[in-house]
Amino acid sequence: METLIRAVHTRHNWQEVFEDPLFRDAFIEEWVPQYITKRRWFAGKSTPVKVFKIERILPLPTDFGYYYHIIVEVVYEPGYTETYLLPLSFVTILPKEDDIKILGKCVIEGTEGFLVEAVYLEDYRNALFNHMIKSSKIGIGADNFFLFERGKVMTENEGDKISSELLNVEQSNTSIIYNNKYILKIYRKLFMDHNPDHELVRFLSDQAGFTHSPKYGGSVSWVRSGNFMVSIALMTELIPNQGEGWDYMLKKIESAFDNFLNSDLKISELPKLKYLRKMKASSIPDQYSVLIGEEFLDNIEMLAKRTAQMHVALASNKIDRHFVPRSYNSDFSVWLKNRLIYIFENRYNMLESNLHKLEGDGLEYAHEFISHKSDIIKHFLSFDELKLNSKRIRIHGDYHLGQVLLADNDFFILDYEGEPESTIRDRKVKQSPLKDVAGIFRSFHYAIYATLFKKKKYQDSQNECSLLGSKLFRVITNVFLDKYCRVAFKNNLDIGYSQEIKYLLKYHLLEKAVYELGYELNARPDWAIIPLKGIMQILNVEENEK
Ligand SMILES: Nc1ncnc2c1ncn2[C@@H]1O[C@H](COP(=O)(O)OP(=O)(O)O)[C@@H](O)[C@H]1O
Ligand SMILES: O=P(O)(O)O[C@H]1O[C@H](CO)[C@@H](O[C@H]2O[C@H](CO)[C@@H](O)[C@H](O)[C@H]2O)[C@H](O)[C@H]1O
Repeated sequence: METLIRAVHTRHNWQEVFEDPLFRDAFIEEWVPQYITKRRWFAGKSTPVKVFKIERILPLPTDFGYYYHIIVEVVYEPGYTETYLLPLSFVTILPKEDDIKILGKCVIEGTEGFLVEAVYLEDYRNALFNHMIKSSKIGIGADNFFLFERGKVMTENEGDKISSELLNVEQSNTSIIYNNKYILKIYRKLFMDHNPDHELVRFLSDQAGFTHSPKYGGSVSWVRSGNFMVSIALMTELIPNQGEGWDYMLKKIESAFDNFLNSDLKISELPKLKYLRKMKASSIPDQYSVLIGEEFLDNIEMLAKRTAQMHVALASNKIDRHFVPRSYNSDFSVWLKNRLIYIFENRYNMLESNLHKLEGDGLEYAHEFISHKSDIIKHFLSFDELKLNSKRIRIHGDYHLGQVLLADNDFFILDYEGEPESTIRDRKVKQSPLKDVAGIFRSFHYAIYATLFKKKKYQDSQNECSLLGSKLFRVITNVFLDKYCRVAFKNNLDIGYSQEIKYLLKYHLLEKAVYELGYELNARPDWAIIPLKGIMQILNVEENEK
């Protein structure tokens, strides 16, 4: 249990407690700042906060209890803001769950109790499920209500007996598992709009018939005046799985390194492979298949197939303006270049002020990054829509191995929220599907170098393993690319011909790696070496290919 600050006494009852200025001030000035900044889902950990404000108080009266959904606005020193959702309840007796999150202690009309995160309370979780089953509409004020929507997969009698538990994994939101059949993701960082996750999951499941994304189970939205929808939570079907693609990949890379080190193979004996060149799994030289296994290559092909099918589905609606594929044009180029130059400048400044946190190779790569400033800017500014004939579509946007679940040698794709740092409008801009492919390629690179840098057992063979790693990266990405393109072409997904594909992939690989550098410096600086290494490899390959 985290340390609590002073208890607040109020004469207001729970239903009117936010009308008491003493309570309100303690809540927003003391409890929220102390609580929210420690949460995994709070994105602004490395930016000083100017002020926390209560943006909205949304009461949710139910048969199970009276809850609040507080929308907290965080105003950062540099001037931008974010909004977060806090579902709250008041309890006099703490439930048994040890990790219940308490915001503050209060005495309401003489009764001592705690202000807690409602998600830890079974009654609250059941209330949400019940309202979803009933597709309830719960008014908050004029033209202002909660809208629960039950998706096609849920049936009315499923509310008769409810079991619920909080999901216990590292995540950016908070999820509840119901009846071992559904998972409800309660969004923490809110956008005053439809969340793309909600929009895309529903579209893929109910309209496009994409079978490898979880089925849409329902949603909770806050509808503001003017039919303005804010996504609060998304229910999907729970997929039985053997874990995330990320853990699977780490295991496979480790065994490839071990197999190599335990063999008589020499790096110089391993055949050379071209960069971003399509290769069928069956034509990968035996020396590599022996190291990584044929089943693994089959799974890479399967992941490529599902990725391409996701894009085919996302491009399938030719009527709805939110989904219709678009050509490249100068507006898009300006938007992209501005965005990337902004992101690059931000990373450059961040890196300069964080150099003291890096050491060894990481520090060396950081200096190299700094000295390549003009090359990187040139790369981003080189984007030229006139050279591109393929189409832009809605994409996943934050596609990496942590977003795919392995299920019996197949994969399901999750979490369509888009790139965490982008604004909600930017997340919905149609982009090349190859940006997602670049995202997963970066993830392959991460798995290789996370294994190499984080596992002590490879310390004495870093150079050899690093060379092996760059070869394995080519094996995996080339096999992926071959399968992805075959499925895309067969289904008429317009990704362009070889030159255009390679151009877009290279462009987005650097974009992704630069994005990741910021993510790592903010969230886990000792991982910054991975995108830094990636950036240098991308620039060096381009240099060698000139
Ligand atoms: N439909 C699902 N079936 C099974 N597990 C899921 C499902 N959706 C999410 N998960 C689990 O929850 C984790 C976090 O989900 P995700 O949508 O990425 O949430 P967040 O955006 O909070 O990170 C996933 O990595 C996975 O382990
Ligand atoms: O939490 P999200 O899924 O929205 O994604 C963010 O966090 C990811 C890390 O959890 C981060 O991914 C980066 O690290 C991964 C390994 O942990 C790696 O597989 C990814 O390729 C790499 O980008 C992601 O970038 C960030 O948006």
